[in-house]
Amino acid sequence: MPRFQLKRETIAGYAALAPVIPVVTVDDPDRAVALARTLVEAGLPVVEITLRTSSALRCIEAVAREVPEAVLAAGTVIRPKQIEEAADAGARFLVSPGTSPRMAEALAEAALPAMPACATVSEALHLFELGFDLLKFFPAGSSGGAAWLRAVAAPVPEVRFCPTGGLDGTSAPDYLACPNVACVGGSWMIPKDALASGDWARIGTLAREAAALRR
Ligand SMILES: O=C[C@H](O)COP(=O)(O)O
Ligand SMILES: CC(=O)C(=O)O
Repeated sequence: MPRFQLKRETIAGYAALAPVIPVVTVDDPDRAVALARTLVEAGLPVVEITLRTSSALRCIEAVAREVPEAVLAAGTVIRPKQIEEAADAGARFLVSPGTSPRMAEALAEAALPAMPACATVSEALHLFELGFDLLKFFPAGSSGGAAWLRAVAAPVPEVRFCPTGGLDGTSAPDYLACPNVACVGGSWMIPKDALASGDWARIGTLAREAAALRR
């Protein structure tokens, strides 16, 4: 019996698995595997690995192979060719930090589901017109925060968001309380020094606290 049951293979189904999507930037496949195991065991099964290091695709491949319980996203997808690379590596969905018109169309046609990012109402509406109704809101902390989300809930009622960027364990509950927030993203449970030293116990504690957040 799998520990996490997907409602359906969609972004909304992935977002429903846990209140927080950890955003991981890592350059060593073995470290990525150990980290992903720690996050999944702590109750955070959806893990985004950003394509920001030269070995990010190898990290995704290793986690997809060694930690099949992880629902893996490729993050920082900003070029159309990365869609196929991420899919080949084993990513289950795609995340962007912002979405150019060309990238939005490429993501709308992609074989994998995607959670493209917006930072304004106009960007959100453009992505909604293309069929995306769950968007990353990035960088949330410096683009209006939870107040922005509450302000757009009435005029843009069909769109839900995953605010990411600048959140921590203290601010996350306020975001999760917004009516249009499906889940939040962030890296606060993976302090750089803990990742560098392989302090999985500390990361596990922070990840369990994140997994226990209510929405
Ligand atoms: O680039 C940042 C990631 O999206 C997560 O943001 P964060 O490190 O502020 O949590
Ligand atoms: C910002 C983020 O999480 C990304 O680069 O996709």
